[in-house]
Amino acid sequence: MLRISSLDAPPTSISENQGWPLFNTSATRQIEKACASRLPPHTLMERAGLAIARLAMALAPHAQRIWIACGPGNNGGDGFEAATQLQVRLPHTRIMVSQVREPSQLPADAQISWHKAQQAGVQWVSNCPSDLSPQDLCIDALLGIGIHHRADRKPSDADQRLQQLLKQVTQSVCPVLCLDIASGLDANTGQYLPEFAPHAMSNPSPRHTLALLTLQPGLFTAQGRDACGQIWWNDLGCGIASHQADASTTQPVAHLSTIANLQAKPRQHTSHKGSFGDVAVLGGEGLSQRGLSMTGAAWLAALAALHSGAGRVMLALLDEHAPQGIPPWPEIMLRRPSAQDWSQPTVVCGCGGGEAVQAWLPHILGQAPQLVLDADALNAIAASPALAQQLTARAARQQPTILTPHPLEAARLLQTSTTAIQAHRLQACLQLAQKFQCTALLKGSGTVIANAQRKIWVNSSGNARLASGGTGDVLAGLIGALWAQGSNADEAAIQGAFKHGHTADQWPADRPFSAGALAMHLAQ
Ligand SMILES: NC(=O)C1=CN([C@@H]2O[C@H](COP(=O)(O)OP(=O)(O)OC[C@H]3O[C@@H](n4cnc5c(N)ncnc54)[C@H](OP(=O)(O)O)[C@@H]3O)[C@@H](O)[C@H]2O)[C@@H](O)CC1
Ligand SMILES: Nc1ncnc2c1ncn2[C@@H]1O[C@H](COP(=O)(O)OP(=O)(O)O)[C@@H](O)[C@H]1O
Repeated sequence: MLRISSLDAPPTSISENQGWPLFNTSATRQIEKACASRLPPHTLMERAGLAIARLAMALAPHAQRIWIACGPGNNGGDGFEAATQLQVRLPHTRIMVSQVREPSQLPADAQISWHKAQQAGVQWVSNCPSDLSPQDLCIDALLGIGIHHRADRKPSDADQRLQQLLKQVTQSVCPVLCLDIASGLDANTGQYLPEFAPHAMSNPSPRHTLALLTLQPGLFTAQGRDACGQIWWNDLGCGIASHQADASTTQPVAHLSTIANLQAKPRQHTSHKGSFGDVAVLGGEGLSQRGLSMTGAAWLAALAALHSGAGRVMLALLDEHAPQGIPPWPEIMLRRPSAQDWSQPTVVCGCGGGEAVQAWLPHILGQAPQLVLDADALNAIAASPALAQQLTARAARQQPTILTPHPLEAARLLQTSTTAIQAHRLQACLQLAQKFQCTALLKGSGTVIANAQRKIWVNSSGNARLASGGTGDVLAGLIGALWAQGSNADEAAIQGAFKHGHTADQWPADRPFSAGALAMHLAQ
């Protein structure tokens, strides 16, 4: 869960709020400049140091040693400032600092904080102390938002020293508190820079990150969640957490979606099954076609729609030899694809669709009033310029579409590689939304949602429990149900992604997890 830590009050959860702004690094710098210009010099770094010290004390109340690895820029400056604050507050704790650069080579603010730490009596050590224990704390103040890729430069002594300290942070036996963002990570994308990649995900110790001033997308998507762990945020009194001024002149690149109220809306007594929309699922190639049955995927989507409040759920399997008789869930109405009227319901198309779904796509793209496209429907569109054109044309006919690709499907749709998609998840999702004039949802850790009007959201829920076959089909059905019940396309995608992840986050430890179980227990 994301927490906000105020300068004056104990940290509180911000999960009750919706849509926290995420700023990229250049917007953050603009906000920082505007904020700093209204304050006495060095105030922001002092506030950062205080916020870090308070969080450090809360995270490691029994620490006997706190080691702070300070980098060559102002992230390092925050580390020196925090060292001073901790030294003053914790006279019986050993506060130790390691540095990358000589003070004369530090930026002005960081130099001031370096001298303060010296005067306060902080201990300087050349490396991570060997006697740190799991009760102690390591603070990663090596690199923040000032990181940049420098492929063309031979590593300097300072660069090598930085790598050495980062390796020690990564191997720390005690919890790590990262300042701003885990060192080595690009705050805009959540990807490690190539020269820092080996440090990725190798640290088994608990991780926390205190974001200072703004929240950034890289904290929440791609490699960010593993690297940064529990996110804390302090806006340094600049009013962003209370949705005030500075941020209003600088546009966020995206919003973090957290849904406050997951309770189903109260249903009026006069309502009936027709009040909550119809969802029709088309997918599930049968065993007889190619010997690769995927009917389960379509069932999972239908089941998720059923348990997410849709009034009626129809399932059209692309399987000539589907068993007759009472279906496993009798509430779900089985249809032949040719017998279903596709012009009325919210359609979820593609789950387990195999090759068989291709033939149906021209009809579905033409007819469906609201269409969720997943899996093999996306693969078929990626392979066919005619289908792609038909998809794009839907928006002008007021027939909205939601695409739910995972990174490989997104790569096919954009004719690029999965690596390129993952390197810039927000941009890739936006590109999909614009190319196909729809709402796009790029799945994976930190699911991204974007629309053709250039709005982007990053989902804040979910965990690797979801990394198992069929959970994407559940998501497609869930989104279809929310859409059928009256949400608009963006809301259905945002709420669906959040609810899907939230259900996995709340999953009882003693209940076996599977996509089928997820579909049955979607948070109501
Ligand atoms: N901004 C804010 O809102 C606020 C910011 N605050 C804090 O300041 C931080 C930003 O400080 P910053 O601008 O000095 O950047 P920072 O992250 O310390 O990195 C720059 C240093 O890293 C080096 N370096 C870069 N890439 C490298 C590489 N690949 N490999 C090796 N070295 C590399 C680079 O070297 P150079 O390119 O100069 O040789 C330079 O020395 C921010 O994250 C937050 O913690 C708070 O005080 C309050 C509000
Ligand atoms: N490590 C993870 N963290 C968070 N969510 C994940 C993770 N792995 C998978 N998911 C989620 O699980 C779902 C998997 O969907 P998908 O890849 O389409 O699988 P399938 O085709 O088997 O249904 C997506 O919603 C994705 O965001």
